[in-house]
Amino acid sequence: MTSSPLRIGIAGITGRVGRLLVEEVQQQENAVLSGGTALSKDIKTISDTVPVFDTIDALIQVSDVIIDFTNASITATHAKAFKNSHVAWVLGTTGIDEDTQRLIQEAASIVPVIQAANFSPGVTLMLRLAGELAKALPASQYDAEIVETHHRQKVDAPSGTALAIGESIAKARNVQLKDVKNSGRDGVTGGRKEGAIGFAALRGGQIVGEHSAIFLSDVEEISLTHKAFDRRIFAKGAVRSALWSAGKPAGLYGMNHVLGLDPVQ
Ligand SMILES: NC(=O)C1=CN([C@@H]2O[C@H](COP(=O)(O)OP(=O)(O)OC[C@H]3O[C@@H](n4cnc5c(N)ncnc54)[C@H](OP(=O)(O)O)[C@@H]3O)[C@@H](O)[C@H]2O)C=CC1
Ligand SMILES: O=C(O)C1=N[C@H](C(=O)O)C[C@H](O)C1
Repeated sequence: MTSSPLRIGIAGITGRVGRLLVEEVQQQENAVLSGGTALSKDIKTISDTVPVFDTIDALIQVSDVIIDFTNASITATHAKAFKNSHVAWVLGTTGIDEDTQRLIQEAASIVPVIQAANFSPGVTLMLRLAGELAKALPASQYDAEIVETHHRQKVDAPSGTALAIGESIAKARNVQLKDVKNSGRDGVTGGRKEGAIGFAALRGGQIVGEHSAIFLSDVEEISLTHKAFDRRIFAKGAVRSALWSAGKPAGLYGMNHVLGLDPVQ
């Protein structure tokens, strides 16, 4: 018996990642591209055959799973739509605030939601390694700093990935990131507070995405660095997540689940 192909929709189909997602979905044997959404209402089709809908609700009607790389300003609307659906949600959009994150969690009680600030396997591993280092290197001796660099079009800072690295380090140190976060130092800042997790964001050119987690003591430095050379790595990870979502129960998942990594202890 052959099963029908998975219908994958793309929210943000005209975007930098969205355009690569089109190519990646179209290469899948067991999936079809059901359509997309864009901010611009002028675009009605992609390649003359793929419909571009005005609303997420219309895309939900024709999809089994939707991959979403759009803008944080529309994520709350999307969360409410998925909560009233039977459609899985692969969410890559960053810059999401706490209230919207709660709505995402509500949607995840109804449908599978795979959310990752970075769908590359390398960063998924880096998040774990940063936590391991933070566990081994006491905050009283090792200052943690996170540096990220992105293209000039990026609208949010620090990047979602930088924040996720910060969350990993904070979790390993048994603190809340919001209590120790020190982002974008400027002016007479005073000395560094013990246990602070610092963030610095650089913007310029067409850098795809670079992240470093740096641990500095009085006598040594150890750092982890990830550099994405091609956005396609994110599109491939997101499509892999969409395929993985088929038949999964409702829940909030991450790229670690898709890669089959054990939970971090
Ligand atoms: N998780 C991950 O692995 C990665 C996450 N990202 C994140 O994904 C998001 C998109 O990145 P990128 O592709 O570079 O961005 P782009 O600006 O290139 O694309 C954004 C897409 O979303 C659409 N869009 C923008 N605003 C809205 C809105 N209010 N309602 C509906 N659609 C909207 C745009 O439509 P139009 O073209 O009509 O403006 C476009 O199709 C960002 O948050 C980025 O940080 C990026 C890379 C990797
Ligand atoms: O906007 C981008 O481009 C990227 N955004 C993600 C983030 O905010 O971490 C992932 C990647 O670094 C590219």
